Amino acid sequence: MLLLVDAGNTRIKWALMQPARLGHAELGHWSGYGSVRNEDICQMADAIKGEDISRVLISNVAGAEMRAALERMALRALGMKPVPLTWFASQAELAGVRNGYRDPAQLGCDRFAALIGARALFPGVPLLVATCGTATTVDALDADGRFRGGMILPGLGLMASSLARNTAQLPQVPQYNVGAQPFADNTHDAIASGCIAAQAGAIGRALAAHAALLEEDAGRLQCILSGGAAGAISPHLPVVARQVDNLVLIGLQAVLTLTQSPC
Ligand SMILES: Nc1ncnc2c1ncn2[C@@H]1O[C@H](COP(=O)(O)OP(=O)(O)OP(=O)(O)O)[C@@H](O)[C@H]1O
Ligand SMILES: CC(C)(CO)[C@@H](O)C(=O)NCCC(=O)O
Ligand SMILES: [K+]
Repeated sequence: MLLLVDAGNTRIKWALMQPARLGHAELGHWSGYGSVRNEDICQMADAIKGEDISRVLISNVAGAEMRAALERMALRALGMKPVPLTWFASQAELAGVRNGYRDPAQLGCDRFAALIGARALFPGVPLLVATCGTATTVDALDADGRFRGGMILPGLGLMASSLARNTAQLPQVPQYNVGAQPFADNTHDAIASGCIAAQAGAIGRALAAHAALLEEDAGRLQCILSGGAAGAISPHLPVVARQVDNLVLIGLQAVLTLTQSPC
């Protein structure tokens, strides 16, 4: 089995697939899949225990402590058999994506993987890839695979919780049910409306900016949405976005499929 891992700042997502199915299996069609909150990483060890894993490809943006925790988890789950862990890293060019960051290694490896995944799913068209996790990132990809750069903002939950944490009168909102009416008549709805408008507004502005850069290609621009908050934000966008779950894992699968040796 191949084990693909996306360690974000809130949750670890993983997928299992047969190595023989690389290049045949559809992207995102895995024999197993799961996710846990970062603090529950031990449950991941239990979930993958017993699988005959020959290779592990990991995107980790949760720091050195998470890296060490993943190493311990792999040791516990895979027992005596030493399995090499490959740490996916952003680079100047890979699997059809050219990284436009001044320092390519500075780009979050989850963003680079998500771009590769988006391009593999929707080749040959310009894309705006919005990943709505702990942070929201909005990244512009041209039809030829050039990543122009992107935006980083607090994710939906982080935006709302920062209000609750730093004010006396604002509560933590339990959900983000926002109707067509943007001007709310109560505190909960006002917070939900404001945070959703900030998220959808940023993505809308990025769409307009990318369309302006694309000029005559703008008509083909597609908006791809992923991450835990994608469903809450999607209805408030100015365009119909394609929602893709687990885009980072799909990107890691694409990396293994398109390049025989990752990173
Ligand atoms: N059902 C939901 N409705 C609205 N927002 C949600 C929902 N589930 C999660 N979110 C929001 O999505 C964001 C990230 O959620 P999630 O826990 O899925 O993280 P993630 O996408 O795995 O992120 P990371 O990769 O950064 O760990 C948070 O802002 C959270 O508040
Ligand atoms: C922006 C996040 C937190 C999104 O998960 C991650 O991609 C990250 O830590 N990036 C490093 C900085 C950058 O991408 O420019
Ligand atoms: K930090």
